[in-house]
Amino acid sequence: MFIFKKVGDLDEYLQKRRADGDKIGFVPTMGALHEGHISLVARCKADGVLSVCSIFVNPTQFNDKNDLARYPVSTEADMELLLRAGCDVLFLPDVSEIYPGGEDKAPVYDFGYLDTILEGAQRPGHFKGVGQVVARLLQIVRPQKLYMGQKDYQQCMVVRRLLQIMGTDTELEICPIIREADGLAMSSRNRRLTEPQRTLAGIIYQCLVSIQAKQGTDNFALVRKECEELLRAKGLTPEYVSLADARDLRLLDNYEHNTLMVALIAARMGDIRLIDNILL
Ligand SMILES: Nc1ncnc2c1ncn2[C@@H]1O[C@H](COP(=O)(O)OP(=O)(O)OP(=O)(O)O)[C@@H](O)[C@H]1O
Ligand SMILES: CC(C)(CO)[C@@H](O)C(=O)[O-]
Ligand code: BAL
Repeated sequence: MFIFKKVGDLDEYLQKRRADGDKIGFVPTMGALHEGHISLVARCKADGVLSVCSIFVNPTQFNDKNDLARYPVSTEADMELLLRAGCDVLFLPDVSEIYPGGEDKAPVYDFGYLDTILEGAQRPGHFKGVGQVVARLLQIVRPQKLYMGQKDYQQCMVVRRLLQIMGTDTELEICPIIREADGLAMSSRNRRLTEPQRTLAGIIYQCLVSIQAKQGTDNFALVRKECEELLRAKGLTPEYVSLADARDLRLLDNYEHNTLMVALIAARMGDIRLIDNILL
């Protein structure tokens, strides 16, 4: 695995690979890697493209600076996991490589409605930061394919919009959510949970499954109330339990027939924020 810290060095290497006819697949991450991330690298490899993974904890997407300070970092272990997964290239930039003119000078993209709901409402400025870093990384890596996880469903919608705004022909591949045995979506932030909290957090997935199973009842308001109570009973504080049109994230008050829907939950366990979703 080649490791680059400087944009110029990565660019020089990728130019050679492009000249050799290679196509590039890109997996952007913030590190503290787990099987969810590795599944994205595996998908990239299965597609037969050069696998480029980045690890960069992007300061501009953290609306809560304590969350940034506490974000888990495990670069040595991450490199080991990527090596074992057969990742071709790791890009490990620092802030000055990503924001050479300063964080305040990075361009801002307008995601409209998508930035006003759910994660956008709970984490003001978050998607502005995601747009800034993903745009910069895409300009550096110039991949044919971009691999992202469905776990961050709204982020996938935002990035899909970003690709349209940027007018690139990079294809977005949205990859399935990898879960622990009890259904908890794998997430870097899970490692901050205590063992009892970790066990209780499995309720988030159970709630999503019950929202999916109860669509025949046609009473989402009641199902939402039940889920909020279940989450609270396990020590979680729900931020939202929502239903939306899966294509554009238009929020729905009730189940709709003949609409591909997505149920989304965000909940806090102490100061740890967890998100998950399910298609229905
Ligand atoms: N369980 C998962 N299954 C599949 N993809 C995932 C999973 N968790 C994260 N990803 C994807 O990995 C990419 C990098 O995500 P990130 O580094 O923020 O990890 P994370 O585990 O989501 O961390 P966080 O604690 O910030 O939620 C994103 O595209 C994200 O959707
Ligand atoms: C896409 C991303 C790497 C941008 O920092 C981040 O938001 C993430 O890891 O999901
Ligand atoms: N996985 C999304 C990145 C974040 O929580 O900031």
